[in-house]
Amino acid sequence: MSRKKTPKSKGASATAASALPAANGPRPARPGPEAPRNGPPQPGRPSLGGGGDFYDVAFKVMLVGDSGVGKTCLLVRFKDGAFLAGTFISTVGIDFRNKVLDVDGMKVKLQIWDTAGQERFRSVTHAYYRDAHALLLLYDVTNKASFDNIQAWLTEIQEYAQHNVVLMLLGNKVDSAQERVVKREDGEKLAKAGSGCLQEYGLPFMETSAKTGLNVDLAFMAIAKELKQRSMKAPGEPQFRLHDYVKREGRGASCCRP
Ligand SMILES: Nc1nc2c(ncn2[C@@H]2O[C@H](COP(=O)(O)OP(=O)(O)OP(=O)(O)O)[C@@H](O)[C@H]2O)c(=O)[nH]1
Ligand SMILES: [Mg+2]
Repeated sequence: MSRKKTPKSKGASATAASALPAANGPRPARPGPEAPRNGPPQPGRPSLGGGGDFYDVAFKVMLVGDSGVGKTCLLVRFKDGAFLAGTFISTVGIDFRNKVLDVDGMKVKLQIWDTAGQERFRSVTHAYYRDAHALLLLYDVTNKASFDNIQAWLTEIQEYAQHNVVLMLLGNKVDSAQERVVKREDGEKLAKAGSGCLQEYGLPFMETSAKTGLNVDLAFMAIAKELKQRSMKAPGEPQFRLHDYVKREGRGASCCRP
């Protein structure tokens, strides 16, 4: 896995990129292990590599949540537009994929880290939190335990991630209506109240399906828009509001279209 720094190029000045403001206003530093900065978003370069992905600015996004909630499937759906049906192959350690999105005329590269949900890989995951600009925290609407564990994940995030990390809660597998045990309202309630001091106004929340694609692109686009705005908001540019965007654009689980 390469973690090379990319040289600067036009599109994102170092100044703009390093002016990454705190997510929700100033907050006191957290105690605990010294948390290195997640660093500015990486300025872009015209890539000549095999991927051929030109971009202006890059961010690191991490998928976290219990084993089996659908993190890998969500990433594969987003990256390849496909669903990994069949035998469940649990992620070992950590993996990543890149995707470049066009966000209001700017090429935003998301480097998406797919973590292993199994407890035994937790220390590996901890090491990556500090570099993440955004986290997608998943539970499975057909698995109550994965929902109940969200609070523990939030505690972990508070301990290991940067205080200004962009965080979104996703209830996945909403296509499985028959097996659903976590109501949408419960997810909404948890997002509102359960975020503690992580997000002043609660977490943005959406229900998704890696199987049908429901709200998958939207979740990543919302993250990309928020990160882009934070790093290089031009004067006069209208304020992007992640909560409003997610509320406005998110589709309900009952809807037939992804
Ligand atoms: N019905 C349905 N099944 C899903 C969905 N997403 C994932 N699955 C299934 O759930 C199982 C687990 O999916 P993964 O994406 O591998 O889970 P994971 O969170 O990556 O698990 P770990 O790698 O162990 O952390 C697989 O059998 C998938 O086919 C979904 O949206 N709907
Ligand atoms: Mg996985």
